[in-house]
Amino acid sequence: MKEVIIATKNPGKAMEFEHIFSARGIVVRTLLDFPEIPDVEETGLTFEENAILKAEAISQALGKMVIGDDSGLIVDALEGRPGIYSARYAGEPKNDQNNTDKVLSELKGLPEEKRSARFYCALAVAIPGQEPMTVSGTCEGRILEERRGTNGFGYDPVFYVPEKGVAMAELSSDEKNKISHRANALKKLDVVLDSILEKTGQ
Ligand SMILES: O=P(O)(O)OP(=O)(O)OP(=O)(O)OC[C@H]1O[C@@H](n2cnc3c(O)ncnc32)[C@H](O)[C@@H]1O
Ligand SMILES: [Mg+2]
Repeated sequence: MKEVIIATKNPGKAMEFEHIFSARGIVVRTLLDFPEIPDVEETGLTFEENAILKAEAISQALGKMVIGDDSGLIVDALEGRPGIYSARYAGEPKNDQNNTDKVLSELKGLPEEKRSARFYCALAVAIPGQEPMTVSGTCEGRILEERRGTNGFGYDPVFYVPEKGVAMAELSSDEKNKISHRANALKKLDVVLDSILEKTGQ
């Protein structure tokens, strides 16, 4: 059975990767399966840098091909914030509810046309002894005035997806995994992933 290791401790991301890869007969393992591995410090200044930091640290620890995911929400009216700081936007310890509340309150009273935003996902593939490669994907939308829906994770309840006419958290996982920033980034990996798995024998 083919296997892909994702350098994430986020259960929401883990579920999405499992869902997307299982359709292709690939088993996903994440850092939730390796609790002894310490957190990777996300000291990069871009999503790509952080995705590489995560992928390379875990690839070195396990001696295997590993994919890192660094993602977040970019809000135009907030000059791109929370951006790479999305996970801890409202401070430590990271908390999805507090993060979304902070974005909602910062945008309070702003009209719809000024609430544009996008999700961004950078994926890095690290293979022992090779230079890492990255791909990215986005998903365009806008910030709602209040939370809607209970599916997904993170900022999904406050992110309106115009092409679907609902909040991201109102989409089923099947629907989200067709249009999300993560899905769009993964589509770009599709072309090379099979040959990587062949070569690494994973
Ligand atoms: O670093 P790992 O262990 O992967 O887990 P994390 O939650 O810290 O992940 P990031 O550093 O990439 O931070 C991304 C944050 O952006 C948000 N986010 C990312 N993808 C999202 C999605 O599909 N839907 C909603 N929010 C998302 C979410 O709040 C995450 O905590
Ligand atoms: Mg993180």
